[in-house]
Amino acid sequence: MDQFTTTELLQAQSHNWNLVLSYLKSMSLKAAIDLGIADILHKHGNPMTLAQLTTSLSIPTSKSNHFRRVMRLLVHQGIFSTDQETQSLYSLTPTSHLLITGNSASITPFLRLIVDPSISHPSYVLGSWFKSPEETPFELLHGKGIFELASEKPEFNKLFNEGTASDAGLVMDVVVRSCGEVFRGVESLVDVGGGTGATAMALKKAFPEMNCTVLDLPHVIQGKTEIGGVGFVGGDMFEWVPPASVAMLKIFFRLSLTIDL
Ligand SMILES: C[S@@+](CC[C@H](N)C(=O)[O-])C[C@H]1O[C@@H](n2cnc3c(N)ncnc32)[C@H](O)[C@@H]1O
Repeated sequence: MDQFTTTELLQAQSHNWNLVLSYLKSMSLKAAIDLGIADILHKHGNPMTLAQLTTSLSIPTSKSNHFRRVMRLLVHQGIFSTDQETQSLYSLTPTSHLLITGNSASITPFLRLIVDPSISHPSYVLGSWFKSPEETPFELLHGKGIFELASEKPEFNKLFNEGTASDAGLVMDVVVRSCGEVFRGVESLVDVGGGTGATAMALKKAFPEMNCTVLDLPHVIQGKTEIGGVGFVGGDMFEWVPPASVAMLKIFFRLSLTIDL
């Protein structure tokens, strides 16, 4: 106790509260996605009051106070904004723009994947994992690796593939526009671990002369052979990779390792 001042300890207490409750940041984002708040604001076209939002979302008046608090948290996190003057009119921000359904830049499927219990629960066992023989917290919780689970559970396979693919809309548009020259003149490209082919298809659209192939595990490829000029091959990259002038690995190891930790 002597080591620190009372002020420091009071600050430390609130710091701990802040840290331990910070999962509410992701859970309030999940609530915003589940309720479709961004879609309602987008459809309305103008800033909306809390009453307009609760009516559009069919939230009973008995819960409007709770909803106001969640909106406050979402505004605090920059997911929505309020007008400077009255702070009672809610608008979209660039962050919530990426939640709009049907928007080619939407990353909602990716966010849904990350907050899904199958992906978020392994973090609960992070501490005990250090003393376990398992290679990843994911394996400690599920008894198998992420790609093995995807090969066995069609719903998880869909969630995972759609989630990772949703990153491609915005990112590939930026990549093609700001550094597309990297791909100019490339005759053939294989996207190793290319998932649903969203990235390869964006490249094929921008560079029609490029021969594009996606290699991914058989449960991801699901027998597809060609879509929009992009070839699909099911297999294991550790056994064979289709020959091409360029092999691309996008969010392969980094995301896999982060999720698998
Ligand atoms: C994190 S996802 C990235 C998907 C895609 N590249 C993207 O950027 O959205 C990793 C992908 O690698 C695939 N994968 C994992 N192990 C593989 C292997 N041994 N051979 C081929 N693909 C593999 C997974 O099925 C998954 O689709």
